[in-house]
Amino acid sequence: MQALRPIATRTLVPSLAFVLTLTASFHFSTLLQQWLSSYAWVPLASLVASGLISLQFGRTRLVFTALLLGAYYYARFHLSPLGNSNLDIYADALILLLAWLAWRPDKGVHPFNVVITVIELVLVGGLCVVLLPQLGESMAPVLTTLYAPLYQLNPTLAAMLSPTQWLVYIAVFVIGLVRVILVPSNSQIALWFTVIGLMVANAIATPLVSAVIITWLALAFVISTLVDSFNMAFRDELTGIPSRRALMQYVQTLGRRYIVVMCDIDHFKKFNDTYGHDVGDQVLRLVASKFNQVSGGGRAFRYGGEEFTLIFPRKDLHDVLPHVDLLRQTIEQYPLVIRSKDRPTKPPKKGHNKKSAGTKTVSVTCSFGVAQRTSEVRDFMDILKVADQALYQAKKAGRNCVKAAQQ
Ligand SMILES: Nc1nc2c(ncn2[C@@H]2O[C@H](COP(=O)(O)OP(=O)(O)OP(=O)(O)O)[C@@H](O)[C@H]2O)c(=O)[nH]1
Repeated sequence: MQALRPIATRTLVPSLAFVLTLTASFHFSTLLQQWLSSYAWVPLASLVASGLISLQFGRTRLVFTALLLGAYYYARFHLSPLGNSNLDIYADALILLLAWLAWRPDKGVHPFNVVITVIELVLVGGLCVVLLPQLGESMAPVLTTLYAPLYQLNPTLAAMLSPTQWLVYIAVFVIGLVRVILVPSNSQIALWFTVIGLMVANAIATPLVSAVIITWLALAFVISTLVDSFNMAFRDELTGIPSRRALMQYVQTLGRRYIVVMCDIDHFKKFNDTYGHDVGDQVLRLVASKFNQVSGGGRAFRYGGEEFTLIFPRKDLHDVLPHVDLLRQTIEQYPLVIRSKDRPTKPPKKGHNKKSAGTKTVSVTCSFGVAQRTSEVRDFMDILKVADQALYQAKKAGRNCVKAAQQ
């Protein structure tokens, strides 16, 4: 359940936006229809723009998805008298194809990989087109039995899709959800929404709804690519908290009154040597998550290595010190379970407790140096140096403590 919470949070806004867009498209359908008759190229143009932006960032899956959506849109507008059952098979096959694409990793824009992907797409797509009607025929009795209760419950909803479509769509929805849980990136969520969007477009099957959904998806691709790129630039990859680059940007927005805290994990080298680099990484993630929850209005950044920085805007030393000490205690008291699968590749050094390589509970501690902006020390890098000196004092005083600079 815990793992589902961030996914629910990240899909909430796009879900609401999707429902709102659909509702609005029904509400203003006459207006949109008129608009679309003059500007039918807009969804295609949005797909081209989103495809080019995705290409720029090496998101090949989004590029291929944009191309496939373009083909779908063209077919809905130009090849389809509505209810064309051949087109329905292609549209269902496309949903399976996109679900398959969403499971593949991004292979980049190397020409060889692009050719391989195109071959795979043709093969998988062709297979879906051949197998789908056979699936419908061979499972007809079972599907009809399963379909009957839905038909009794809500005939209008049930009639929107054939029994085979219901089976395929529900399966694809669940498989997509599993993928999003496993890889909860924004582009993965965008791919899942593409599949859902196409299912809705197939169920409603009007060119207007297809146009609205495709334009919406093109926009979602651009937003997801930009958000992912922003995170890459400003979030620390290992811990997920803002990086040093984000810190440098953030300090430009600070006023004249703020506190800088430098923190360093104690004896982290020894920790790495004893338990292995992977366990060291886990500790960094844990410490970062505790920093992220610091009270008193502080903002946490990973400065680099095993060093973290806290900024308390519009605060004085006496406001901040209790919160920093509370954070120190929280980290110290947190029991870390070291599992045996994370054993170091190297054997423990001579003199180390052999038990330390197995499963046991340990704790880490941190030292903190605190400095404030004063009329003498105004530049951020100078304040950082003062905080670093205070941190050095904390290390000298025996570690696991907070030292404020004598300013
Ligand atoms: N696992 C892991 N280790 C890291 C990472 N970044 C830096 N380190 C390790 O952090 C350790 C820092 O060690 P030192 O600077 O010697 O300091 P220390 O052992 O913490 O000792 P004191 O600061 O004096 O308490 C080094 O062993 C680095 O390899 C990282 O991303 N992951």
